[in-house]
This record gives sequence, structure tokens and C-alpha cells, in this order.
Amino acid sequence: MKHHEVVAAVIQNGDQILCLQRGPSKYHYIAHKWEFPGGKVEPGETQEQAIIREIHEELGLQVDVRAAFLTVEHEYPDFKITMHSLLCTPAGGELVLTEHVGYQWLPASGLLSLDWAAADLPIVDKLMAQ
Ligand SMILES: Nc1nc2c([nH]c(=O)n2[C@H]2C[C@H](O)[C@@H](COP(=O)(O)OP(=O)(O)OP(=O)(O)O)O2)c(=O)[nH]1
Repeated sequence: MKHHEVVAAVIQNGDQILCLQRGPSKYHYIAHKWEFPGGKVEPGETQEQAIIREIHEELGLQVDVRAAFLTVEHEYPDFKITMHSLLCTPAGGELVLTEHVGYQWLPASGLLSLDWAAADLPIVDKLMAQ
């Protein structure tokens, strides 16, 4: 089974957290699900380099990476991921969606109003517990 190393940014602006909605996918179980922005780590990249690149590509934002948050291993029906979530703060740029179909800024207490990708639920739980 394919395995991907993924980084995901929990971008916090005060108590608000940036949540993104994926568009259609060949994998029904991630299509239209909510997630944290990010993507696959490319060969030779650090996690920090990968998240800065992905957030710039996907959202046109600069971010500062503050801390590692939680690493999740998740097996979907067709592939597995190791997903490293990183706490980030916005550091410039205007939010423009280039890949996602929607976004919301929510406090941790509101995160469960969204239909999250399954791999994200441990991250959501940890954010809500803080
Ligand atoms: N970015 C991101 N991906 C997630 C999250 N949760 C989750 O299950 N995933 C999965 C969906 C994808 O299968 C994989 C990330 O790949 P991606 O498609 O976002 O990465 P990428 O931008 O490098 O895409 P590509 O160039 O390979 O098309 O991880 C999440 O919160 N953020």
C-alpha cells in the first residue's frame, strides 16, 4: 500500500483556526472533507520547508512555524499517511484559495461542526482538549 508523508498546518490567529474544505477527489472518503492546509513532503525537504511551500502555493499566505503539534498515522482504504501537524501563525499575504473550495476560521470549540477527513480527528480532539 502506498505511504505518504504529509504536513498539515494548524494556522492560529488569536483563538481562530483556519479550516479548509477539499474539492472532489477520486477517493470518495476524502472528497469535500475538511482538513488543515498542507500536503506531501517532497524528497529533501524538512517538514518546516514543506509546510511553508504548501501554504504559499495553496493559500498565498506566509506563515511562521511555532511548534510541532501531533503526528498521526492513518490508513485509508487505498493508501496510508503519516501526517505531521505544525502550529503556525499568519505572517503576511492575503488568503486566496487555489485548490480548496471553502474555508472557515473557527475557535477550537467549533471545529466539530465540520465534516473532517478521518486522519484529522485526533488533531481536532487535541485542539479541543487544550
Ligand atoms: N493537506 C492535508 N492532507 C490531508 C489532511 N488530512 C488527510 O487525510 N490528508 C490526506 C489527503 C491526501 O491524500 C494527503 C495529502 O496530499 P495532498 O493531495 O494534499 O498533497 P499535495 O498537495 O502534495 O498533492 P499532490 O501534488 O500529490 O496532488 O493527505 C489534512 O489535514 N491536510
